[in-house]
Amino acid sequence: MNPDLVRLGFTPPFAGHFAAHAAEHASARRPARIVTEHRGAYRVHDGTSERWAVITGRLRHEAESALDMPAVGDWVVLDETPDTEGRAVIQAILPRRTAFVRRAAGLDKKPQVVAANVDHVFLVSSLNRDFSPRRLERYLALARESGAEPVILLSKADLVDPGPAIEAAAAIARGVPIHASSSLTGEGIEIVHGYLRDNTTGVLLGSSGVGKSTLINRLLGEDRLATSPVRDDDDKGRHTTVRRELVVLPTGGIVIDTPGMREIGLWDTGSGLDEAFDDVAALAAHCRFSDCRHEKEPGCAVQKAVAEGALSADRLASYKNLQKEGDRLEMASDPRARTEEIRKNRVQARALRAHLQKKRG
Ligand SMILES: Nc1nc2c(ncn2[C@@H]2O[C@H](COP(=O)(O)OP(=O)(O)OP(=O)(O)O)[C@@H](O)[C@H]2O)c(=O)[nH]1
Ligand SMILES: [Zn+2]
Repeated sequence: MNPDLVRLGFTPPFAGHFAAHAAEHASARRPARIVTEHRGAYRVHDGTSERWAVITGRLRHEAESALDMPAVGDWVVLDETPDTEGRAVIQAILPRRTAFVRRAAGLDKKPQVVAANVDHVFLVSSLNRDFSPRRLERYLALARESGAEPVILLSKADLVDPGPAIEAAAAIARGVPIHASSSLTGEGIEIVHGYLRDNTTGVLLGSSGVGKSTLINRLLGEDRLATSPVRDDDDKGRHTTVRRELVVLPTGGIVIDTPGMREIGLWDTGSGLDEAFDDVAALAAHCRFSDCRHEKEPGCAVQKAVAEGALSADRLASYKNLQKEGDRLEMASDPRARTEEIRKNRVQARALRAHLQKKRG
Protein backbone atom coordinates (compact mmCIF):
# COMPACT_ATOMS: atom_id res chain seq x y z
CA MET A 1 0.00 0.00 0.00
CA ASN A 2 1.13 3.58 -0.69
CA PRO A 3 3.21 4.54 2.39
CA ASP A 4 2.12 8.20 2.15
CA LEU A 5 -1.48 7.11 2.54
CA VAL A 6 -0.62 4.73 5.36
CA ARG A 7 0.99 7.64 7.23
CA LEU A 8 -2.33 9.46 6.90
CA GLY A 9 -4.14 6.56 8.56
CA PHE A 10 -5.30 4.69 5.44
CA THR A 11 -5.73 1.20 6.90
CA PRO A 12 -6.72 -2.01 5.07
CA PRO A 13 -10.47 -1.61 5.75
CA PHE A 14 -10.44 1.79 3.99
CA ALA A 15 -8.32 0.38 1.17
CA GLY A 16 -10.91 -2.36 0.76
CA HIS A 17 -13.81 0.10 0.61
CA PHE A 18 -11.90 2.28 -1.81
CA ALA A 19 -11.03 -0.63 -4.13
CA ALA A 20 -14.68 -1.68 -4.20
CA HIS A 21 -15.72 1.86 -5.09
CA ALA A 22 -13.04 2.33 -7.78
CA ALA A 23 -13.91 -0.99 -9.41
CA GLU A 24 -17.42 0.27 -10.09
CA HIS A 25 -16.37 3.52 -11.76
CA ALA A 26 -14.61 4.10 -15.05
CA SER A 27 -13.10 7.53 -14.34
CA ALA A 28 -9.86 7.84 -12.34
CA ARG A 29 -10.40 8.03 -8.61
CA ARG A 30 -8.13 8.50 -5.62
CA PRO A 31 -8.64 8.35 -1.87
CA ALA A 32 -8.04 11.42 0.30
CA ARG A 33 -8.65 12.44 3.88
CA ILE A 34 -10.59 15.49 5.03
CA VAL A 35 -8.21 17.88 6.80
CA THR A 36 -10.57 20.77 7.45
CA GLU A 37 -13.79 22.33 6.22
CA HIS A 38 -14.39 25.95 5.37
CA ARG A 39 -17.67 27.40 4.08
CA GLY A 40 -18.81 24.20 2.45
CA ALA A 41 -15.45 23.45 0.81
CA TYR A 42 -13.08 20.82 2.08
CA ARG A 43 -9.31 20.79 2.38
CA VAL A 44 -8.22 17.24 1.48
CA HIS A 45 -4.89 15.41 1.75
CA ASP A 46 -4.07 12.58 -0.63
CA GLY A 47 -0.85 11.55 1.10
CA THR A 48 1.32 13.74 -1.14
CA SER A 49 -0.36 17.12 -1.15
CA GLU A 50 -3.35 19.11 0.00
CA ARG A 51 -5.96 20.86 -2.11
CA TRP A 52 -9.53 22.15 -2.00
CA ALA A 53 -12.44 19.92 -2.88
CA VAL A 54 -16.22 20.19 -3.12
CA ILE A 55 -18.87 17.50 -2.91
CA THR A 56 -21.06 16.52 -5.82
CA GLY A 57 -24.59 17.89 -5.99
CA ARG A 58 -25.84 14.32 -5.74
CA LEU A 59 -24.05 13.75 -2.40
CA ARG A 60 -25.37 17.03 -1.05
CA HIS A 61 -28.86 16.22 -2.26
CA GLU A 62 -28.92 12.72 -0.83
CA ALA A 63 -27.61 13.74 2.60
CA GLU A 64 -30.41 13.34 5.14
CA SER A 65 -28.48 15.11 7.87
CA ALA A 66 -25.01 16.36 8.78
CA LEU A 67 -24.17 12.71 9.50
CA ASP A 68 -24.08 12.08 5.75
CA MET A 69 -21.75 14.98 4.95
CA PRO A 70 -17.95 14.76 5.01
CA ALA A 71 -16.39 15.45 8.40
CA VAL A 72 -12.78 16.07 9.43
CA GLY A 73 -11.06 12.69 9.53
CA ASP A 74 -13.27 11.14 6.86
CA TRP A 75 -11.80 9.20 3.98
CA VAL A 76 -13.37 10.26 0.71
CA VAL A 77 -13.09 9.36 -2.95
CA LEU A 78 -11.93 12.14 -5.27
CA ASP A 79 -12.55 12.36 -8.98
CA GLU A 80 -9.26 13.25 -10.67
CA THR A 81 -10.98 15.65 -13.07
CA PRO A 82 -11.18 19.03 -11.33
CA ASP A 83 -14.25 21.28 -11.53
CA THR A 84 -14.23 24.62 -13.38
CA GLU A 85 -12.55 26.32 -10.43
CA GLY A 86 -9.78 23.73 -10.26
CA ARG A 87 -11.13 22.01 -7.18
CA ALA A 88 -11.25 18.25 -6.80
CA VAL A 89 -14.68 16.66 -6.60
CA ILE A 90 -15.66 14.38 -3.72
CA GLN A 91 -17.66 11.50 -5.15
CA ALA A 92 -18.21 9.42 -2.03
CA ILE A 93 -17.47 9.14 1.67
CA LEU A 94 -15.97 5.80 2.64
CA PRO A 95 -17.76 4.09 5.56
CA ARG A 96 -16.60 5.44 8.93
CA ARG A 97 -14.98 3.17 11.46
CA THR A 98 -15.74 5.53 14.31
CA ALA A 99 -17.36 8.94 14.73
CA PHE A 100 -17.57 11.30 17.68
CA VAL A 101 -20.99 12.90 17.32
CA ARG A 102 -22.53 15.56 19.53
CA ARG A 103 -25.69 17.60 19.30
CA ALA A 104 -24.76 20.72 17.37
CA ALA A 105 -24.71 23.95 19.36
CA GLY A 106 -27.94 25.93 18.99
CA LEU A 107 -31.59 25.30 19.61
CA ASP A 108 -32.55 22.82 16.92
CA LYS A 109 -31.71 19.21 17.49
CA LYS A 110 -29.12 18.42 14.87
CA PRO A 111 -26.10 16.16 15.01
CA GLN A 112 -22.55 17.30 14.38
CA VAL A 113 -19.77 14.90 13.51
CA VAL A 114 -16.88 16.39 15.47
CA ALA A 115 -14.31 13.92 14.16
CA ALA A 116 -14.47 10.77 12.06
CA ASN A 117 -12.26 7.70 12.00
CA VAL A 118 -10.43 8.46 15.22
CA ASP A 119 -8.90 5.72 17.34
CA HIS A 120 -8.47 7.76 20.52
CA VAL A 121 -10.60 10.55 21.93
CA PHE A 122 -8.54 12.68 24.32
CA LEU A 123 -10.83 14.40 26.78
CA VAL A 124 -8.74 17.38 27.87
CA SER A 125 -9.47 19.25 31.10
CA SER A 126 -7.16 21.87 32.51
CA LEU A 127 -6.15 21.25 36.12
CA ASN A 128 -6.40 24.99 36.47
CA ARG A 129 -10.09 25.48 37.46
CA ASP A 130 -11.60 23.79 34.40
CA PHE A 131 -11.87 20.23 35.72
CA SER A 132 -15.48 19.08 36.23
CA PRO A 133 -16.42 15.43 36.89
CA ARG A 134 -19.99 16.04 35.65
CA ARG A 135 -18.87 17.45 32.31
CA LEU A 136 -16.37 14.62 31.99
CA GLU A 137 -19.16 12.05 32.44
CA ARG A 138 -21.00 13.67 29.55
CA TYR A 139 -17.92 13.52 27.32
CA LEU A 140 -17.29 9.92 28.37
CA ALA A 141 -20.79 8.80 27.36
CA LEU A 142 -20.36 10.31 23.89
CA ALA A 143 -16.81 9.03 23.59
CA ARG A 144 -17.89 5.48 24.45
CA GLU A 145 -20.53 5.61 21.76
CA SER A 146 -18.07 6.95 19.19
CA GLY A 147 -16.38 3.57 18.96
CA ALA A 148 -12.99 5.15 19.68
CA GLU A 149 -11.12 4.68 22.93
CA PRO A 150 -11.40 7.58 25.38
CA VAL A 151 -8.35 8.87 27.25
CA ILE A 152 -8.63 11.44 30.05
CA LEU A 153 -5.93 14.10 29.86
CA LEU A 154 -5.45 16.58 32.71
CA SER A 155 -3.48 19.47 31.27
CA LYS A 156 -1.29 22.22 32.77
CA ALA A 157 0.14 19.89 35.41
CA ASP A 158 2.91 22.44 35.91
CA LEU A 159 0.42 24.84 37.56
CA VAL A 160 -1.50 22.61 39.96
CA ASP A 161 -0.81 19.35 41.78
CA PRO A 162 -2.79 16.86 39.68
CA GLY A 163 -3.35 14.44 42.61
CA PRO A 164 -6.87 15.48 43.70
CA ALA A 165 -8.21 15.75 40.13
CA ILE A 166 -6.74 12.37 39.21
CA GLU A 167 -8.54 10.90 42.20
CA ALA A 168 -11.84 12.58 41.23
CA ALA A 169 -11.46 11.41 37.62
CA ALA A 170 -10.64 7.88 38.74
CA ALA A 171 -13.97 7.72 40.59
CA ILE A 172 -15.87 8.07 37.30
CA ALA A 173 -13.43 6.85 34.65
CA ARG A 174 -14.58 3.20 34.75
CA GLY A 175 -11.31 1.92 33.36
CA VAL A 176 -10.56 4.83 31.02
CA PRO A 177 -6.87 5.76 31.38
CA ILE A 178 -6.05 9.08 33.08
CA HIS A 179 -2.86 11.05 32.46
CA ALA A 180 -1.57 14.40 33.66
CA SER A 181 0.31 16.46 31.08
CA SER A 182 2.13 19.74 30.69
CA SER A 183 3.10 21.30 27.40
CA LEU A 184 5.45 23.52 29.38
CA THR A 185 7.54 20.85 31.09
CA GLY A 186 6.82 18.08 28.59
CA GLU A 187 5.25 15.83 31.22
CA GLY A 188 2.92 13.28 29.61
CA ILE A 189 3.84 14.24 26.04
CA GLU A 190 5.53 10.90 25.32
CA ILE A 191 2.42 9.14 26.63
CA VAL A 192 0.28 11.00 24.07
CA HIS A 193 2.81 10.14 21.35
CA GLY A 194 2.48 6.53 22.45
CA TYR A 195 -1.26 6.47 21.79
CA LEU A 196 -0.67 7.76 18.26
CA ARG A 197 1.79 5.01 17.33
CA ASP A 198 1.20 2.94 14.19
CA ASN A 199 -0.43 5.83 12.30
CA THR A 200 -3.45 5.95 14.55
CA THR A 201 -5.60 9.05 14.85
CA GLY A 202 -6.54 11.01 17.95
CA VAL A 203 -8.82 13.97 18.52
CA LEU A 204 -8.46 16.53 21.31
CA LEU A 205 -11.72 17.69 22.88
CA GLY A 206 -12.30 20.13 25.69
CA SER A 207 -13.15 23.67 26.69
CA SER A 208 -11.43 26.68 25.20
CA GLY A 209 -8.09 27.48 26.79
CA VAL A 210 -7.27 24.04 28.21
CA GLY A 211 -4.25 23.87 25.89
CA LYS A 212 -5.29 21.62 23.02
CA SER A 213 -3.48 23.57 20.30
CA THR A 214 -0.43 24.07 22.51
CA LEU A 215 -0.24 20.32 23.05
CA ILE A 216 -0.37 19.65 19.31
CA ASN A 217 2.40 22.20 18.74
CA ARG A 218 4.42 20.36 21.36
CA LEU A 219 3.77 17.04 19.58
CA LEU A 220 4.76 18.69 16.29
CA GLY A 221 7.87 20.27 17.78
CA GLU A 222 6.94 23.64 16.22
CA ASP A 223 4.44 26.45 16.85
CA ARG A 224 2.19 25.80 13.89
CA LEU A 225 -1.26 26.23 15.46
CA ALA A 226 -2.40 29.55 16.92
CA THR A 227 -2.79 29.71 20.69
CA SER A 228 -3.62 32.56 23.07
CA PRO A 229 -3.58 33.19 26.82
CA VAL A 230 -6.61 32.48 28.98
CA ARG A 231 -8.47 35.38 30.61
CA ASP A 232 -6.87 36.50 33.84
CA ASP A 233 -10.06 36.66 35.89
CA ASP A 234 -11.48 33.16 35.33
CA ASP A 235 -8.88 31.15 33.37
CA LYS A 236 -11.31 30.72 30.48
CA GLY A 237 -9.98 30.59 26.93
CA ARG A 238 -10.63 33.00 24.07
CA HIS A 239 -11.82 30.50 21.47
CA THR A 240 -8.63 30.79 19.50
CA THR A 241 -9.08 27.67 17.36
CA VAL A 242 -12.04 28.33 15.07
CA ARG A 243 -12.24 25.17 13.01
CA ARG A 244 -11.41 21.52 13.30
CA GLU A 245 -8.16 20.55 11.67
CA LEU A 246 -6.31 17.32 11.09
CA VAL A 247 -2.55 17.44 11.65
CA VAL A 248 -0.09 14.76 10.53
CA LEU A 249 2.77 14.40 13.00
CA PRO A 250 6.25 13.99 11.48
CA THR A 251 7.00 11.40 14.16
CA GLY A 252 3.98 9.34 13.12
CA GLY A 253 0.32 9.51 14.02
CA ILE A 254 -2.43 11.95 13.23
CA VAL A 255 -4.17 14.33 15.61
CA ILE A 256 -7.26 16.50 15.16
CA ASP A 257 -7.48 19.90 16.86
CA THR A 258 -10.96 21.21 17.67
CA PRO A 259 -12.33 24.56 18.82
CA GLY A 260 -13.14 24.70 22.52
CA MET A 261 -16.70 23.53 23.16
CA ARG A 262 -19.04 25.70 25.18
CA GLU A 263 -21.64 22.99 25.45
CA ILE A 264 -21.50 19.33 24.77
CA GLY A 265 -25.02 18.12 23.98
CA LEU A 266 -25.73 14.42 23.80
CA TRP A 267 -26.52 12.79 20.53
CA ASP A 268 -27.73 9.20 20.24
CA THR A 269 -25.60 7.78 23.04
CA GLY A 270 -26.99 4.30 22.34
CA SER A 271 -25.27 1.99 24.79
CA GLY A 272 -22.50 4.57 25.35
CA LEU A 273 -24.28 5.97 28.39
CA ASP A 274 -24.58 2.59 30.07
CA GLU A 275 -20.97 1.81 29.22
CA ALA A 276 -19.79 5.05 30.77
CA PHE A 277 -21.97 4.30 33.81
CA ASP A 278 -21.44 0.56 33.95
CA ASP A 279 -21.34 0.74 37.76
CA VAL A 280 -24.91 2.13 37.82
CA ALA A 281 -26.02 -0.25 35.07
CA ALA A 282 -24.68 -3.26 37.00
CA LEU A 283 -26.57 -2.19 40.12
CA ALA A 284 -29.75 -1.53 38.12
CA ALA A 285 -29.72 -5.15 36.96
CA HIS A 286 -30.54 -6.11 40.58
CA CYS A 287 -33.55 -3.79 40.97
CA ARG A 288 -36.82 -5.60 41.63
CA PHE A 289 -38.53 -3.91 38.66
CA SER A 290 -36.86 -4.03 35.29
CA ASP A 291 -38.23 -0.55 34.46
CA CYS A 292 -37.11 0.85 37.83
CA ARG A 293 -36.48 4.61 37.63
CA HIS A 294 -34.28 4.43 40.75
CA GLU A 295 -36.45 6.98 42.55
CA LYS A 296 -38.50 5.57 45.44
CA GLU A 297 -39.40 2.14 44.03
CA PRO A 298 -39.26 -0.76 46.49
CA GLY A 299 -36.33 -3.10 45.93
CA CYS A 300 -34.26 -0.49 44.09
CA ALA A 301 -30.66 -1.72 44.21
CA VAL A 302 -29.35 1.62 42.98
CA GLN A 303 -30.92 3.67 45.78
CA LYS A 304 -29.74 1.03 48.24
CA ALA A 305 -26.15 1.52 47.02
CA VAL A 306 -26.50 5.28 47.46
CA ALA A 307 -27.86 4.80 51.01
CA GLU A 308 -24.94 2.53 51.83
CA GLY A 309 -22.44 4.97 50.36
CA ALA A 310 -21.35 2.58 47.62
CA LEU A 311 -22.56 4.95 44.87
CA SER A 312 -22.37 8.73 44.99
CA ALA A 313 -25.68 10.57 44.83
CA ASP A 314 -24.11 13.11 42.46
CA ARG A 315 -23.12 10.38 40.05
CA LEU A 316 -26.61 8.89 40.07
CA ALA A 317 -28.14 12.32 39.49
CA SER A 318 -25.75 12.83 36.60
CA TYR A 319 -26.72 9.47 35.08
CA LYS A 320 -30.44 10.22 35.31
CA ASN A 321 -29.91 13.67 33.90
CA LEU A 322 -28.06 12.35 30.85
CA GLN A 323 -30.58 9.56 30.42
CA LYS A 324 -33.44 12.10 30.33
CA GLU A 325 -31.56 14.25 27.85
CA GLY A 326 -31.07 11.19 25.65
CA ASP A 327 -34.73 10.19 25.89
CA ARG A 328 -35.90 13.68 24.91
CA LEU A 329 -33.58 13.62 21.94
CA GLU A 330 -34.80 10.21 20.84
CA MET A 331 -38.42 11.36 20.82
CA ALA A 332 -37.57 14.47 18.87
CA SER A 333 -35.28 12.97 16.30
CA ASP A 334 -36.41 11.67 12.99
CA PRO A 335 -36.00 7.88 12.94
CA ARG A 336 -34.92 8.06 9.30
CA ALA A 337 -31.93 10.10 10.39
CA ARG A 338 -30.63 7.10 12.27
CA THR A 339 -29.55 5.29 9.19
CA GLU A 340 -28.72 1.65 9.04
CA GLU A 341 -25.18 2.66 8.17
CA ILE A 342 -24.66 4.27 11.57
CA ARG A 343 -25.79 1.05 13.19
CA LYS A 344 -23.38 -0.99 11.10
CA ASN A 345 -20.55 1.41 11.90
CA ARG A 346 -21.25 0.99 15.57
CA VAL A 347 -20.78 -2.76 15.30
CA GLN A 348 -17.55 -2.27 13.37
CA ALA A 349 -16.37 0.28 15.91
CA ARG A 350 -16.96 -2.14 18.76
CA ALA A 351 -14.87 -4.75 16.99
CA LEU A 352 -12.12 -2.21 16.43
CA ARG A 353 -12.11 -1.20 20.06
CA ALA A 354 -11.87 -4.82 21.17
CA HIS A 355 -8.99 -5.28 18.77
CA LEU A 356 -7.13 -2.19 20.03
CA GLN A 357 -7.67 -3.24 23.62
CA LYS A 358 -6.28 -6.67 22.90
CA LYS A 359 -3.30 -5.15 21.07
CA ARG A 360 -2.44 -2.98 24.03
CA GLY A 361 -2.93 -5.85 26.43
N1 LIG B 1 1.16 26.70 32.31
C1 LIG B 1 0.72 26.10 31.21
N2 LIG B 1 0.05 26.81 30.27
C2 LIG B 1 -0.39 26.18 29.18
C3 LIG B 1 -0.18 24.78 28.96
N3 LIG B 1 -0.75 24.43 27.78
C4 LIG B 1 -1.28 25.56 27.29
N4 LIG B 1 -1.08 26.60 28.10
C5 LIG B 1 -1.51 27.99 27.88
O1 LIG B 1 -2.92 28.06 27.89
C6 LIG B 1 -3.39 29.04 26.96
C7 LIG B 1 -4.43 28.44 26.03
O2 LIG B 1 -3.83 27.44 25.23
P1 LIG B 1 -4.42 26.97 23.82
O3 LIG B 1 -3.55 25.89 23.32
O4 LIG B 1 -4.67 28.13 22.93
O5 LIG B 1 -5.83 26.35 24.29
P2 LIG B 1 -6.92 25.61 23.38
O6 LIG B 1 -7.47 24.49 24.21
O7 LIG B 1 -6.36 25.25 22.08
O8 LIG B 1 -8.04 26.75 23.24
P3 LIG B 1 -9.12 26.99 22.01
O9 LIG B 1 -8.35 26.97 20.74
O10 LIG B 1 -9.70 28.32 22.32
O11 LIG B 1 -10.10 25.88 22.12
C8 LIG B 1 -2.12 29.54 26.24
O12 LIG B 1 -1.71 30.76 26.83
C9 LIG B 1 -1.11 28.47 26.50
O13 LIG B 1 0.21 28.96 26.53
C10 LIG B 1 0.55 24.06 29.97
O14 LIG B 1 0.78 22.86 29.90
N5 LIG B 1 0.96 24.76 31.06
ZN1 LIG C 1 -7.06 25.52 20.22
